[in-house]
Formats: sequence, structure tokens, C-alpha cells
Amino acid sequence: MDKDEIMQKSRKIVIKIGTNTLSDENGFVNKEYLSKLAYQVNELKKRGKQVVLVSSGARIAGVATLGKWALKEEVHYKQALCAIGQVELMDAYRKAFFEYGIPIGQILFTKDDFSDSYRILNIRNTLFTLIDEGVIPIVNENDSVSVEEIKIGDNDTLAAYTAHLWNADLLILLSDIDGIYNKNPKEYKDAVFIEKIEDVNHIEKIAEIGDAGSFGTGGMHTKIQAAKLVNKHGIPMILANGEKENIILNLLEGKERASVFLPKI
Ligand SMILES: Nc1ncnc2c1ncn2[C@@H]1O[C@H](COP(=O)(O)OP(=O)(O)O)[C@@H](O)[C@H]1O
Ligand SMILES: N[C@@H](CCC(=O)OP(=O)(O)O)C(=O)O
Repeated sequence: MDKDEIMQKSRKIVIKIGTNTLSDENGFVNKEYLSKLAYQVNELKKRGKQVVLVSSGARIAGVATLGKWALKEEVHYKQALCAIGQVELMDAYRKAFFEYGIPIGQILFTKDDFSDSYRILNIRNTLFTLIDEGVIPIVNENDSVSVEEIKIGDNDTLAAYTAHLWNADLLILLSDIDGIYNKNPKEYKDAVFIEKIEDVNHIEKIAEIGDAGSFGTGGMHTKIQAAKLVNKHGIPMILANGEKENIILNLLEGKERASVFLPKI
């Protein structure tokens, strides 16, 4: 299957939005962006698709709101910033989706939650209930609970876990870049775009996996990790540029390029 066919056939879609994509240049939640996202999710719903959002952006929203601690590296400051920013984030989502009459529900995970079968059962029940009732679940890491060893700031992996847990048909990572290149195009002008990855386990042979952009955390490393995780469970992953106008709907109509990571049959 190619990217366009996957987009059309997938019913249960997890969409992850990265920090750079949904923050403005000062780190505030970009409300105009969320409004356009809500429009697209509503269109997906109208076409019979179910959507779970995984959203980053709490830490930077905390920095912007508080106006300090931007450079603090200690984990408890990062956790405190996420606690502040998560409220801003959800407030912005709530208002954006309200315009389309769509209620949202917040789910905050720690990595531990996914290794406990009792918690997994509860999470699944909550997710299924929200979706069955027309609510859009918005997932983030429970940053103020997660501890350093668990690692704050890897929502790509979190999105992959969520996709697996929900038995999603597709994971879409929306980043500030239109896919993976053979090297970081923000550093190398001659970087070559890679449209289709048939075996993510060998990606390092064809691409240099580099670090994050300005506000981002995981860079390409965590996106590859996410692809490995979902592909192993038969779920394809699309990495696309979330900053492009109407990206999700354009992907659906085959009008945009993106990198697709295909599970092995
Ligand atoms: N081979 C590569 N192809 C594309 N982007 C790359 C590559 N290596 C590193 N990058 C960097 O990864 C960034 C995306 O990661 P990140 O900033 O963490 O995004 P997000 O906030 O969406 O999670 C890109 O903006 C780019 O600078
Ligand atoms: N959970 C944290 C960090 C999430 C994270 O992985 O950031 P990103 O690499 O931009 O997806 C937050 O909401 O700020």
C-alpha cells in the first residue's frame, strides 16, 4: 500500500503534534494553529474516521506563560513548567474544538502505565469510551509525575505506545519538517527527501538521524523509535509537516508529500 491508500483506508488514526508545530515563536500555544487543527479533525470525523491526538507543548507553554525558567535544566523545574503549561495547552484545545461542538478529554500517561496490564485495561476503557461518545482524547506525558529515568519529552514514543494500545490503523507524526531526509535539511541544503521506508530497522544505512529543532526535544531519533515500535505491530507511520496549511486533509487527498514508514508484511 502507498501513503495515499493508507490515509484513505485508515479508520483509527493517532495524530501527534510536536512542540515546534503548535507553538508560536515566543513559545505560546498557537491558537490559530489549533483552530485549523480542530477544523481538520472535524472533517476527518465527518468522513467516519476516529482520532486520538497526542500533543506536546506543555513545557514551552509554561515557559511562555511564566516568563522565566526557560533555561533551567533541573528536572523539577521542567516538571513545574509542564504543570503550568498543560493548563494553557488544554484551555487552548478546549476553545478550538468547542467551535466545532467537539468535546475534548485529557489523558496523561507515564511510561509505567504501559507495562501494567491492569492500567492498560483501564486506559483502553477510557479511550474507547471517550471515542465512542464523540470526544477527542488529547494525550500527553504526565510530565509532573514522570521521573528522570523515565525521560520527560518523548511524545513520539508515547504516541507509538498509544497507537499500539488503541490498535490504531495509522500513526501520523506532525513535525516542523515534511519527512525524513538522508541528513538534516536544516543543516545541509543538499539533503535528499525519503518518501517510503520499507524497513525502518535499516534506516541508519540510508539516513543520518539528527537532533531536534529549536523547541523540540527528540529530533529524528525518537521518530525512528516510534516507527520501529508501531511497524513491529503492523501499524504504518506517516511523518509529515504539521506547519503546512490543511496538511491532514491534503494528505488524505494525496496532495502533499510525507515520509511513510511501512510495516513488513
Ligand atoms: N535526517 C533528518 N531528516 C529530517 N529532519 C531531521 C533529520 N535529522 C534531524 N532532523 C531534525 O529533526 C527535527 C524534528 O524533530 P523535533 O524538533 O524534535 O520535532 P517535534 O517538535 O515535531 O517533535 C527537524 O526539524 C530537523 O531539524
Ligand atoms: N511532554 C512534554 C515534551 C514532549 C515532547 O516530546 O516534545 P516534542 O519532541 O516536541 O514532541 C511537553 O508537553 O512539553
